[in-house]
Amino acid sequence: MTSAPPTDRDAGARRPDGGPPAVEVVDLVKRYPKASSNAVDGISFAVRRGEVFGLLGPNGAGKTTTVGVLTTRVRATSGRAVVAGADVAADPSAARARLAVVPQRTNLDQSLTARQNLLFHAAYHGVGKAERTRRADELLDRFGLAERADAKVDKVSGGQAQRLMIARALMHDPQVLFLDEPSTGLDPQARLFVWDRVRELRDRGTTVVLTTHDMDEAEELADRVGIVDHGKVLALDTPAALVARHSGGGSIEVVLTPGEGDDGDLAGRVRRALDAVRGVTGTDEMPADAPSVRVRASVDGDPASSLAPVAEAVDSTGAVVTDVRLGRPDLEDVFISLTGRELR
Ligand SMILES: Nc1ncnc2c1ncn2[C@@H]1O[C@H](COP(=O)(O)OP(=O)(O)OP(=O)(O)O)[C@@H](O)[C@H]1O
Repeated sequence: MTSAPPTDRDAGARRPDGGPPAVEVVDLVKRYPKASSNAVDGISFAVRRGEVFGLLGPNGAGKTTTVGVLTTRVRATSGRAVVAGADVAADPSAARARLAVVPQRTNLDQSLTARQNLLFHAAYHGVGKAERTRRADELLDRFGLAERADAKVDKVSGGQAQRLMIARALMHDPQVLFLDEPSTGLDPQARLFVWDRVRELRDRGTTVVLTTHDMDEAEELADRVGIVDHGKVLALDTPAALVARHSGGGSIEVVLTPGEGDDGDLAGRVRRALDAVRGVTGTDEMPADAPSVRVRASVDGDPASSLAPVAEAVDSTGAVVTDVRLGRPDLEDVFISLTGRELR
């Protein structure tokens, strides 16, 4: 008798204290009218309170549709989605009061100033006048926008507009913040600034769900990542656990010059020596400027733990090592191994 393979879909879905998740999606299906297949095809996952959760997937995977359902903008075909305790289909206004969305494209009111954008949003959500003024000042300050507070939004830079959208989203103190590709198009400084603010939000207990194509962003920010493709969750866990489980091992690349009295075929000798090292699963000769040779050894697991025996094997050939590089598997390797290389 065979049992079902273990799935990491629900890994860590609930807090150790058993508290309810901040976001819960159960068997969610969305088929757009006239479409021949489901955009979301039975997705289930849960996000803990105070967690940064990344939804990662290639174009067309179903991320935006999933977030659309969670933020009450898309009606699900079947299944259930709950945000901060509110069922998005049964009680969309309660869900909207508890969540906020930062879309990828600017949707600020261009005719208003930065501060007015914040104040109007809070007023719409029923935040009292004194409180919304206090929150606007605090958020403008926190997002480095105090000096631009009274500037018309059409005069602010792309990076400032993105920060302003996040600040605006926080004006009604949401429990769950949805960020769609938060650092697309930002310069490196602006990107780091946004990342710091996201970490700060997590530290304050706000749950953050972010969709991204950016593996660095997911690896840097997300406590757990769900990899989605063709409307299904393919894997869900911490970035480190996904890398350990789904990618092959790493690699060690060495560049060598022949030692004194070298009698030729250095690359072949190095490869034979490395092939005999425990943990080395294969070797390749890579392009190099003669007389140097470059050999890459693929290894099981973390390349750092194979470094000493690899160095010893190379040394036995009498060659002189001029460069060494460790290639560690990362989330991108996991992503490619699960979703394939073809461009969609
Ligand atoms: N309004 C719509 N009407 C019909 N089909 C749609 C609609 N929106 C999305 N789709 C289709 O649903 C599927 C999932 O799209 P979705 O935008 O959710 O993916 P995504 O993972 O967010 O992609 P991207 O990273 O490109 O934004 C795609 O095949 C897309 O063409």
